[in-house]
Amino acid sequence: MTNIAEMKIAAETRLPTKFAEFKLVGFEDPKGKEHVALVLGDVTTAEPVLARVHSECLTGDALYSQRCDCGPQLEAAMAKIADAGRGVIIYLRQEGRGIGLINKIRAYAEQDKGLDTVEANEILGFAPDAREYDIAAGMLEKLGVKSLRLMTNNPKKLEKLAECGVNVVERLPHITEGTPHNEYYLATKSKKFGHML
Ligand SMILES: Nc1nc2c(ncn2[C@@H]2O[C@H](COP(=O)(O)OP(=O)(O)OP(=O)(O)O)[C@@H](O)[C@H]2O)c(=O)[nH]1
Ligand SMILES: [Zn+2]
Repeated sequence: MTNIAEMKIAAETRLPTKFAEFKLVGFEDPKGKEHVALVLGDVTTAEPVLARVHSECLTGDALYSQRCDCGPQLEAAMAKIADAGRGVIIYLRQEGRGIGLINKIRAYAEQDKGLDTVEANEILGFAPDAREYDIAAGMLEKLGVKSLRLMTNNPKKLEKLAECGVNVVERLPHITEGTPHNEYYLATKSKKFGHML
């Protein structure tokens, strides 16, 4: 577990996007790994903050992969926050549910042979989901966010955030349109991880 008191804001700037002009806040965790938050409006007031806690997915977020729903989920979160005029996206560098990019590519190769997303992780010797949310908790605290209205379908994420002391007052479903390539992936998430899809 990371000591959240050690989370450090390393740099800040404005980030104009097609949705809104966010503040981009760069963090360094105690292991030297870099994470970012996109902030819109004043998120330090008592009113719960519309939020997305997003785990890095290079293939989905940047390369338009249709194997998962990460890219559309990120876009939808940015659009919803822009509409609301206030909110935060915590972008965590825990690629591939925490196993890293190359291992995720290996897991995809196993899935090409017929395994599902959980079995593929297991055959490579990894837990199905190795993610931690203490870094997100530290980032939210440093940003002055007191409570969240969280966009997610993942019950485990809600549980783990609560364990890290994050106050989620409302869950907002965050469902995007499926593709022929992610149908099986989404079905497995719902069956094996309990995602509310
Ligand atoms: N190991 C592995 N990681 C994957 C795979 N597909 C997506 N990921 C990673 O899974 C993470 C996204 O997690 P998801 O379980 O899709 O969704 P979530 O963020 O937990 O839940 P939501 O808030 O409902 O979107 C990202 O880090 C992706 O890189 C896969 O097949 N194998
Ligand atoms: Zn993805």
